[in-house]
Amino acid sequence: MADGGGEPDQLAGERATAQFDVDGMKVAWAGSRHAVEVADRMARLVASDPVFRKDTRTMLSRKELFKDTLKKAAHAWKRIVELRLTEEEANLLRLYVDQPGYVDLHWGMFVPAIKGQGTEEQQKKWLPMAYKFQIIGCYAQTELGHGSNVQGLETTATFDPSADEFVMHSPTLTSSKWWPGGLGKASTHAVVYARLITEGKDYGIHGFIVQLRSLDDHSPLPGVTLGDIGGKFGSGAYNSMDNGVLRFDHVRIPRDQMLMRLSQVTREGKYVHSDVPKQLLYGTMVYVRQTIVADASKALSRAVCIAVRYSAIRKQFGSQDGGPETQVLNYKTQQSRLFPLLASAYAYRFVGQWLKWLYTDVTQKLEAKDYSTLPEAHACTAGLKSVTTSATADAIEECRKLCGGHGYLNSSGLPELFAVYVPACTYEGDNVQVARFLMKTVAQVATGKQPVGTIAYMGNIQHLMQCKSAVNTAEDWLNPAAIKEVFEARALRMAVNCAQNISKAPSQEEGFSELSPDLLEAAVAHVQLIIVTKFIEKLQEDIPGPGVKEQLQKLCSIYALHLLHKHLGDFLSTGCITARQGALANELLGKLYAQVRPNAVALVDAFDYTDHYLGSVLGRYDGDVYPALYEEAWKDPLNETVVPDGYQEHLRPLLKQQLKLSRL
Ligand SMILES: CCCCCCCCCCCCCC(=O)SCCNC(=O)CCNC(=O)[C@H](O)C(C)(C)COP(=O)(O)OP(=O)(O)OC[C@H]1O[C@@H](n2cnc3c(N)ncnc32)[C@H](O)[C@@H]1OP(=O)(O)O
Ligand SMILES: Cc1cc2nc3c(=O)[nH]c(=O)nc-3n(C[C@H](O)[C@H](O)[C@H](O)COP(=O)(O)OP(=O)(O)OC[C@H]3O[C@@H](n4cnc5c(N)ncnc54)[C@H](O)[C@@H]3O)c2cc1C
Repeated sequence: MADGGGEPDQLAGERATAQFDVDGMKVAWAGSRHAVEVADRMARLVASDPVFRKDTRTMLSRKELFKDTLKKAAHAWKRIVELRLTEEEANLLRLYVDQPGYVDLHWGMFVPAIKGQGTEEQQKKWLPMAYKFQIIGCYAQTELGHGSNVQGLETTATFDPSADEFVMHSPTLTSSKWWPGGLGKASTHAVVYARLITEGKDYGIHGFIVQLRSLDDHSPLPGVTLGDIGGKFGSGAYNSMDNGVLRFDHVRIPRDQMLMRLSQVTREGKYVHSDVPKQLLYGTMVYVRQTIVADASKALSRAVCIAVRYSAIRKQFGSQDGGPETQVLNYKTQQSRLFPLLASAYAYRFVGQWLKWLYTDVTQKLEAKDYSTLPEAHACTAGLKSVTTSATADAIEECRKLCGGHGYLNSSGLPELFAVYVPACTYEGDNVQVARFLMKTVAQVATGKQPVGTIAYMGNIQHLMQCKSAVNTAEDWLNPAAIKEVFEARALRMAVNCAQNISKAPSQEEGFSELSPDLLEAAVAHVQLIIVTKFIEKLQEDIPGPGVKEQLQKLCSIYALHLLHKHLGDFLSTGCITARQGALANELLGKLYAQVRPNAVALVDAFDYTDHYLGSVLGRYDGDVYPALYEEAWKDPLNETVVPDGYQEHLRPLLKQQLKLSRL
């Protein structure tokens, strides 16, 4: 036992009760033995490097934090070059550095935008400079007045044939670019989205590569106004990022800096559109949404890891005679709040892996000029992004509450994790754009067209519109086919209800507008079905390691059945299940929580996170929580002096005055 009542042995005991092979689970989580090995190596590399320390990050001022971010980014790059890391290793190293910064946008959006929308020639010119960090880029789309409505952007790029140049201009205050990460202080270049005007005609939004700062002294180029948009939610957290404002005053760029894969402007100023669908303009968003889904499982698993380990250490009540109190992880309420989140972390991990595959597949098809799967890729990435980010943000906050008072301390890691994570719900759009795609599919099914991919189930409309679940005992819910059927029936019936109600509206647009809350719920039902289905499909793979598949089967059931319990109204109102079947699902959930209990700590160990990456005294691997909490408190700047600054000016006079008053 550690000094002061911390109980490291407690976690060793928890680990000993695991009924599965943790190494095998690490492989299932990471995707392959190779992925475990690389992630482990990169995590340890970061954890052992003092430059990457982050334990006092929440105590830094904004300026100090930003400088620290620049230092870490430069050091990370130095290590990547020195060690000749592969792209996979470099991405992991940046992940474990765990500090949002301009590099995220440089690699995550600037480079992909040029790759996706630039011609071969443009890629040859710009990518080598970006790969070597000779230029730093960001993605400047959103404006002060317009974010979600991309077609409403106001920045103009007017072609001047006399000079063979575009003139970039911000005509109004609301056209100021506002939010792009890395823009405020770090970027030298941006992919800027602006209205293309040539021969007096507005051709809508297009992308342009624009240099913003001098490569000699980093000062803004003539006509360019730049700055940071100000402090954001939470201490530390996303304030390491220089989200920026940008205004153009008739800034000229050469014609060949328009990204011309989708459409071109000729030397004479003629607008030419290629055979590439115009939606590819949004391709960078599809890419980044796919990475955001993968990130959801990382953020959620971190929070869950902290909450599970701490719940195994923390004890409250249960002893009337001075004996040991009960671990809070043993309380059924704690389990019923925490284990669905544990299951969700695994569910998001697997759906994220599948989405990455889907994105790669679509990209290969696009290269072969097959654009048929683009709408599905858009619907899946936008839908999964929206559902997984909002559930993850809620889950991190739930984990904070599950850690009681100590969860509110910065040293728990949870406040910062929440503050860093929560904007993921907003950036890249918060609307479930999948609803329009569903309505189109319902219309196509009515004409006899057979849907494929994630909407293939809609082709089974005859059965799904009238089927009744055959579940008769709680254990019947363990059958994946029983779960899949009710999730499919619920999603389809909600979509068909919406389509029928839209058809009664005076116009389709009015119907869409009036029914948008219902459409959103139908979209969520469809997205949840995708996540459940991908989890079930994962279980059909060969998953080596004693007991690994069995644990995943339990987590899959918990994930699906907790959704069923939470959205019982949907399942009942669409007639997919009866109230009794709903009660049986709940009964099984209770049994599954009891079965997961002895495995809980090992299931979070399988995420393979270092203490550095977790950044939480509550989630420490050794469970030695109390001494660490105590020690952390003394690091606070407020504890640098015993008597606080301000005592002489503000406390002493007050106390003296109280003394005088009491003598009166
Ligand atoms: C190293 C890696 C690290 C990475 C870490 C990154 C860190 C991240 C840090 C933070 C980074 C934050 C960075 C940031 O935040 S960057 C800024 C992100 N901004 C947004 O996300 C804006 C959100 N708004 C939208 O997405 C709008 O709804 C759009 C633009 C789509 C409206 O559009 P529009 O006004 O035109 O209306 P429409 O709805 O009629 O659509 C028209 C048609 O287009 C199809 N369609 C729509 N969209 C797509 C699509 N994407 N792919 C393929 N197709 C698409 C659509 O189905 C329809 O098809 P059809 O019905 O006609 O057939
Ligand atoms: C931390 C952070 C980083 C960002 N990084 C970048 C970046 O690098 N580059 C960049 O270009 N942008 C960036 N953004 C901007 C981001 O993409 C936008 O904030 C986002 O697209 C939402 O747009 P908005 O802020 O205009 O919200 P709004 O669209 O104004 O949303 C306000 C509310 O209106 C609702 N709403 C909007 N339209 C509709 C509709 N049609 N139907 C129903 N409801 C609707 C929304 O759901 C929301 O509830 C970033 C934002 C944040 C917070």
